[in-house]
Amino acid sequence: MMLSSSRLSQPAVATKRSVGNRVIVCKAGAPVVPSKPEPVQRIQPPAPGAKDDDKPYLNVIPNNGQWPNGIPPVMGGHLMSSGTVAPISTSKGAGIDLVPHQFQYHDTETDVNVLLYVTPEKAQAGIVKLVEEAAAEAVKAKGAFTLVLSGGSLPSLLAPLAASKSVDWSKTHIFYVDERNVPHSSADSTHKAVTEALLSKVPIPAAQVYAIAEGLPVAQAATQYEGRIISIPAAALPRTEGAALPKFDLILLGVGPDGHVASLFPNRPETAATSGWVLPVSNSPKPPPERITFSMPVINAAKEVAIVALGEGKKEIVQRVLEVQALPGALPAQLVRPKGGKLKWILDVASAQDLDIAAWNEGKQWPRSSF
Ligand SMILES: O=C1O[C@H](COP(=O)(O)O)[C@@H](O)[C@H](O)[C@H]1O
Repeated sequence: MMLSSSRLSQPAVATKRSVGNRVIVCKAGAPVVPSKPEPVQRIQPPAPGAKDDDKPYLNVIPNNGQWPNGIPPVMGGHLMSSGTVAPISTSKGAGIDLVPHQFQYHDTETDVNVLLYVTPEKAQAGIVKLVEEAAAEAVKAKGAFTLVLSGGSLPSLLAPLAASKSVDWSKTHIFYVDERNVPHSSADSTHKAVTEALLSKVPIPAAQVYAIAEGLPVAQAATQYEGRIISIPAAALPRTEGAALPKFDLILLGVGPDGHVASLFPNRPETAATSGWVLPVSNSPKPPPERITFSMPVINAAKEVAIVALGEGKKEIVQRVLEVQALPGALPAQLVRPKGGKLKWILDVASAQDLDIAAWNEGKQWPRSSF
């Protein structure tokens, strides 16, 4: 059964469905306990090189904030005696410190769109399209586009964006979801990597690139970065209602092999933080040790978030995050649930090879447990 468009709340879904028979739509969950599993329609993708092979599969995993079937007994996860999922779990941070901290899933519903591309190059083209669409929408709505980037393997994937004819760089503002507390000239600097791959090739005003201040103690660097974001008028960077968090237009995240996103590492107090926009990290398990990072609430306040994971090296963590639920906090990528409801995973065939998408047809919930 193909889902009717009226049941698909996300514009991206409707757009992708217009691609025709190149699209897979998976219904793998429901906001309440489903009486019976929803069926999935799955269509085989074109072979690399075939006509239209730039069109991704699209798997829609709605309501990922809900686990009607409960948390499986993985890594200490538990089901309450009522049969519903415990909303809050605690962790002591696996010997890192003695301060217990809490990880809380939002009770909002987020549809997860998993875009699976035939090759990394097609995925890069998909990233360009994603940015172009977000930029056009933001500039039309408020005259400014706020784009937040990650480090690691992501900057080099952004190179094709420099050739985009449609992004208005004069209205684009670039931020880093995390940054290493190193000089801009350091090989570890995300700002350096993004500048080399993209910013040096596009006409973006220097004042619209928000790089970390150099030479500050990490706590001050975080405070300074947060202060610069706070000073941006709400007309360009709207705030969420109530929580008054910045609502960035698009955040592009990577995911590390341990499931970290930004510099929010597993079972760490920064990952559990419920306040603060930009946090200092002083003993990162991945070098360099000093970093600043957006908090998870700020990531989840964004209008749209995409997690990019390409290549065989990502296959294990992609499978784990998408199909095996961990104790909250153990896989920070599982905490990414933008309240606006737009989360995309951008994968290629290599990174998705361990996924058992056909089994999503069996009514198992996301993340699905193979235990
Ligand atoms: O240290 C970091 O790692 C993650 C993941 O990087 P990857 O090289 O495994 O793709 C990255 O998203 C983050 O921004 C960065 O600081």
